[in-house]
Amino acid sequence: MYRKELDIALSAVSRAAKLCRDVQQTLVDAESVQKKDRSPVTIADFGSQAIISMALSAAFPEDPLVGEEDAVLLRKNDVLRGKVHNLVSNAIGAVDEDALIEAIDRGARDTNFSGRFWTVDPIDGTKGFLRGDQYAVALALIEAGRVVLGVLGCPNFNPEKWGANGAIFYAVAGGGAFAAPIEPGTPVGRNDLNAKPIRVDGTNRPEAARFCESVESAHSDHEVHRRICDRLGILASPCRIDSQAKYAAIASGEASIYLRLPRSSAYREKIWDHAAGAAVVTEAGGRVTDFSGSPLGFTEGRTLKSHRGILATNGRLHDGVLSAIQSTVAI
Ligand SMILES: Nc1ncnc2c1ncn2[C@@H]1O[C@H](COP(=O)(O)O)[C@@H](O)[C@H]1OP(=O)(O)O
Ligand SMILES: [Mg+2]
Repeated sequence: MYRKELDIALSAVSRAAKLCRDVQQTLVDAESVQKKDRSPVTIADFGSQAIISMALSAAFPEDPLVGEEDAVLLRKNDVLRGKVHNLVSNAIGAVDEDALIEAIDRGARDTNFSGRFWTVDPIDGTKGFLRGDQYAVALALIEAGRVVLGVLGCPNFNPEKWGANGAIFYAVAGGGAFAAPIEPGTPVGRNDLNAKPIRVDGTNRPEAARFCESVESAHSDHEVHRRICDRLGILASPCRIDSQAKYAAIASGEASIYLRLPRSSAYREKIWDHAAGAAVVTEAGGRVTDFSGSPLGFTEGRTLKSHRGILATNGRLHDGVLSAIQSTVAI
């Protein structure tokens, strides 16, 4: 099932991850004053969404794409457009500028969220990207509100284990979860010999669990997380990771619990921030729900409107963590 979809998604995400990696490298090499400049992330964001959108529309012209970016800024700004055009042409060969703009804009159109559509976050964790830390290129295929395929490119993920270019994590519903090192020059494919099955850890003792959360305290409430962890008797300090790399950490057994309670009760999570990661964790044997224990549903539009809080675990710990959450916060 979904063989062609997976092949196209893997190759598009690995190419986009390579583009992002090259841009991040120039940032890391630059003076610190330039690290605060958001323009590199903007260029890489557009470039990454363009590569993925073009690959999908060539292979699946009927499929809508819901993406984080649109091309409004690029249409207005010739210099920026030229930079993105260069970047993408260097990555995948000569591209027509109008086709590039159209590919990026495809992600902004309205769609039928109850049908089949793709969702992409071209750079998830832009703060991490700018700091030189973790970020992810995330792509998922959704059908009738269920994620049927998820791919997460994580170029800085555990280089000791996966090599200098990080890893790509992927899953198809019912088919298990896998990870493969990202090799520069060779996009990852479905039959990649270096791909390995991944699995959540087996711990059922909260005191032995490793727990992860956002680096950015503005993105989730670290203090409430700490109270939940205290109630569970978790001893280790939190492991702070940017982006959906947190889902990759749970899926590959490097952490057991991911908590995300937005600071503001008005904030709604975006679908592209969770779809791919949730599929990978679920297929690796874990569980993903909101804070009331409901599985995430993706028919509601660009945000997870009816869900508050996100909990991803190795599965065994899930009900215990939900009880601790519900005794700590009013959902
Ligand atoms: N106030 C907020 N609460 C929760 N998440 C947020 C908030 N503002 C931005 N985000 C999202 O958090 C994600 C990064 O999460 P993390 O901190 O775990 O790396 C980004 O996709 C970002 O969305 P956006 O890309 O729209 O800024
Ligand atoms: Mg994001």
